[in-house]
This record gives sequence, structure tokens and C-alpha cells, in this order.
Amino acid sequence: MVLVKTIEELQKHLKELCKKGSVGLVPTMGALHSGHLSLVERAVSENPTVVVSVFVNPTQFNDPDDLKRYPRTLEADLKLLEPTGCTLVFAPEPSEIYPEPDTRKFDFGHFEQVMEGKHRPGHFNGVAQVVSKLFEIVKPNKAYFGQKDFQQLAIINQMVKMLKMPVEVVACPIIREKSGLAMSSRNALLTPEERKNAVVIYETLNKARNLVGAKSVCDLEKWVVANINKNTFLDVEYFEVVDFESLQHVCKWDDEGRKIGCIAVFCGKVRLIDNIVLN
Ligand SMILES: Nc1ncnc2c1ncn2[C@@H]1O[C@H](COP(=O)(O)OP(=O)(O)OP(=O)(O)O)[C@@H](O)[C@H]1O
Ligand SMILES: CC(C)(CO)[C@@H](O)C(=O)[O-]
Ligand code: BAL
Repeated sequence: MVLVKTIEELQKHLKELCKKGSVGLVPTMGALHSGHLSLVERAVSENPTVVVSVFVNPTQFNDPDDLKRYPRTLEADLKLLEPTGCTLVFAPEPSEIYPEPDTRKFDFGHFEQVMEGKHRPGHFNGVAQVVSKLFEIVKPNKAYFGQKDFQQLAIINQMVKMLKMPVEVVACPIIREKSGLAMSSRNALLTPEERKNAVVIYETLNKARNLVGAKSVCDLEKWVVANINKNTFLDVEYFEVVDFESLQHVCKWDDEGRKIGCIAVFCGKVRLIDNIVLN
């Protein structure tokens, strides 16, 4: 495994490595945990060359405090990546990715107007800026993303189509702690007490899945918010039941297609997201 910091170095390595076959890319913002490692392991099992990028992308943060607080742990990340068998770790400085400001504006229509897009203005434009740059730099055959960031996956699939990029986007399942809490780099910012209480999020999502049909969509949404907000550590920003493909709000359980419940919750100052497939 080799750590590279510049695009020039990375592309020099890739010129030789791509002769071995496909290249897999796992984009991350570091502070790695088993969720990230599951993506890397999948990529290693499917490609002779795997690049893991570790880059806290400033353009996707709508809240400057969130960017300042975001955990940065490159030394520990490298220790975790070593045994996975990944080939290259690309950890650039912001000036390497953005030698000048990226002024591109993507139009993802409805996909960026709901849930994360609505509550984090500009977030998905920043994600598309950095992921499109990473795809141009690495030219991967396959790129791996987690279903924890469900809406991000939909946006990236759309971006790949819009920009006609020859990349296969691979969706990977959510990895959870034993308690059920979805693994997330931001979990490291929780106090032990907050972490204990954060398990109520997934517990509630699981109960909600069992109430599908017994309650109307609208009543279920209200019930989830009320049940989580009963816990004084937690404050729901949104819970929405949407169509798995279109992300359109679902009105009735009888509507065609799979449905997913997506949630964002503040636990103290830390904003956590999660989701559950409902049928
Ligand atoms: N628990 C998880 N299970 C599966 N994939 C995950 C999990 N957590 C993160 N990922 C995926 O890893 C990739 C990098 O995510 P990122 O570096 O933002 O980590 P994160 O844990 O989601 O951090 P945070 O949510 O605090 O920003 C994304 O594709 C994300 O969906
Ligand atoms: C895809 C990504 C690495 C882009 O910065 C980030 O949004 C993330 O970690 O999910
Ligand atoms: N996992 C999504 C990255 C972010 O929260 O900015």
C-alpha cells in the first residue's frame, strides 16, 4: 500500500497498475471505521487495483463548524487500511483538488431538493464537484459507496449518467455497531452518554418497519419523530418515507415500488443520518 498526496504521483502509479486490470475507487473523508472497510474489502475482492481517497471536501460542508469539527485521523486510517490489501491511498490537500474555486453548478432537480439536499443547501453540489473530479483523476472502472448515504448514492448515479462517465457505481449495505447504531465518522464526536441514547434511532426505525400498513404513511412519519424526540438527547430534523428510485414522497403503502424511510437526527451538536427499507 502506497500513500500519495498529489495527482501527478497518483497517475504515475496508475499508469502501470491499470495494466493489471480494473481499478476500484473508494471515496472517503477519512476517520475510517468498519463501514468504510467493508467498502474497501468489497473493492479489493473485485479489482486488482484499489484506490482509497481520504479527503475532507470543503465544498460539501454547508456548516463551517461541522467542517472544523470533522475528525481527521490519517495515521490511524493508514493502519486500518494496510491489512485490507488496497493499493493506493490518495490523501490530497484541498489546493491539489481545487487549485482554483470550482464554480460548476449541477442540476439534480428533485433529487437535491428533498431530505439532505433541502436541509444542507449546496451539499450535493459539493459532493458532485469532488466525486466528478476524483472520477476524472482516477478513472475507476468501479466506485463504491455506502447505502447509509442513500440520497448521495442516487445523486452520484444521476451524475454519472449526466456526465456520461464510464464508471459502475456499486452500492454497499449499511454496517452497524452491535447496538444497531449505523457506523459513522461523526459517531466519534458523541459523548459516551449520547452514543448510548443514539441507539434509539435504529430501534425506532425497526419498530416503524413493523408498523407499515398498520399506520398510514403520514401517521407513521409522525410516530417516528415523536418516539425519537421523547428521548431528550435526540432531536429529529426530518423523517420521510420516499420511493426507493425516484425519492418522491410516498402517500400510500399501496403505491407501486419499494419504499425507504430516511432520517436525520441531532444528537447534541452531532447530526446523524440513517435509513431503513420499509417494503
Ligand atoms: N456504516 C456504514 N456502512 C456502509 N457504508 C458506510 C457507512 N458509513 C459510511 N459509509 C460510506 O463510506 C463512504 C465514505 O463516507 P464518509 O467518509 O462520509 O463516512 P461517514 O461515516 O459517512 O461519515 P459521516 O457520516 O460522519 O460524514 C460513503 O460512501 C459512505 O456511505
Ligand atoms: C463521497 C464523499 C467521499 C465525497 O466527499 C463523501 O460525501 C462521503 O464520504 O460520503
Ligand atoms: N457521508 C456524507 C458526507 C457528509 O456528511 O458531508
